[in-house]
Amino acid sequence: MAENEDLSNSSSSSSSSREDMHFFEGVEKLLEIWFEPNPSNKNADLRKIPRAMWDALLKTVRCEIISFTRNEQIDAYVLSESSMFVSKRRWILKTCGTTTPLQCLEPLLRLASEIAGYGEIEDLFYSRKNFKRPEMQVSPHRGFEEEVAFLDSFFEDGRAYSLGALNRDCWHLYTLSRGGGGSANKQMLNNITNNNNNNHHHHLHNMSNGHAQLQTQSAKMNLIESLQLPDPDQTIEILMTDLDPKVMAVFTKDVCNTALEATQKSGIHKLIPGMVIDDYLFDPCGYSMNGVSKSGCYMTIHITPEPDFSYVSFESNVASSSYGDLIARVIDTFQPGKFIVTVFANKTSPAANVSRELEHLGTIDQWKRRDIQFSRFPTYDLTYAQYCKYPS
Ligand SMILES: C[S@+](CC[C@H](N)C(=O)[O-])C[C@H]1O[C@@H](n2cnc3c(N)ncnc32)[C@H](O)[C@@H]1O
Repeated sequence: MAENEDLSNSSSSSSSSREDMHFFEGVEKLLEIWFEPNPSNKNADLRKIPRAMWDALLKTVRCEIISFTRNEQIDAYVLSESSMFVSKRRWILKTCGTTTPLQCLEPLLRLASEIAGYGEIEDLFYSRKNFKRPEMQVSPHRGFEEEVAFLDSFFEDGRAYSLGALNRDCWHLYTLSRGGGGSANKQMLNNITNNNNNNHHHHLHNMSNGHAQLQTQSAKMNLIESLQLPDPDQTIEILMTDLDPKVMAVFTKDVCNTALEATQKSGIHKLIPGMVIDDYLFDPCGYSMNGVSKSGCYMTIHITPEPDFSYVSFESNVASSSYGDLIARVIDTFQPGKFIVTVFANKTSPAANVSRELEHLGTIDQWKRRDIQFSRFPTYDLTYAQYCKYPS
């Protein structure tokens, strides 16, 4: 697959004549791991892993920490190549360029066991968009097949998927097929979700039903607790290419002297309210930010503004039953020529029905949908969609 990857971006110039040209691969590799709660160690916590150990681990990935912020829920690191988020039992590493995040899997599992107190992985997601220049990556990232083989050497129940148009923009995912909760629990959960949806529908027509709604919601939360169902979880990612050069100029030292200036001039600070922002403006260009909220939500944006290979990524786990407005705000801010949106939501998430919302979003302002796919995994539903600015 490596040699076929991203046919749409292969230009007629030979790779040797392109070797001298400046290039940066903005497309990130995203690794998210959830560790199983440890019943014999209630104090298990990934945030026990000290900074020096993260520094050493990130050396194996070929990147380093350049900024750090934290609150009671989450530690957020800005890296030389994107971001790392550490919470009690969830670890997220998002890295771009020619980094090698899968190389840190073994040391990470060791630190999780020896320092943090976790022995088992509950869920794992490794994903990325197709690279613009796959031939510049290093092992084990020279193609999705190589990444899958590497992950398969760790996990016997891993599964690999590619969504989108494989000869154009597409997105790869490797995940585990672990269920979490017995099948009886899942059936019960489906019943709760369906009831809740029916009630929600009813609610739209009968606003006086508010008290019954509240009771249903609290009954649902009690059931979730007693059945040990998963906490609500969701992630939205918007991966943008071919961005407006006038917008991208904001993320250069020619136009802004500081990261704060770039954050405010672009309107990034208004995308999701209530985020404490840690931002970084690279010299001569490039921008990264992490935002964390008191409730433990995060957002992260990374920008490669160079016109020949411009790329912007947006990611957040902010909960919502509707992401249309957020997507519209993000694309209005960055003005991409094309973008991919992915939404993961588990059954207890307010975003559990976002697939239906996206299905109805055939156009968003000046962007027209070219692809949409839905996937159902044991614990999560996934929606993938791709949009182009029209006429294109
Ligand atoms: C790390 S940032 C954001 C990466 C992110 N994955 C993205 O493209 O959305 C990459 C941008 O910063 C620029 N840059 C400048 N100095 C850099 C450095 N020391 N390390 C990484 N990128 C740097 C790159 O040319 C590129 O435009």
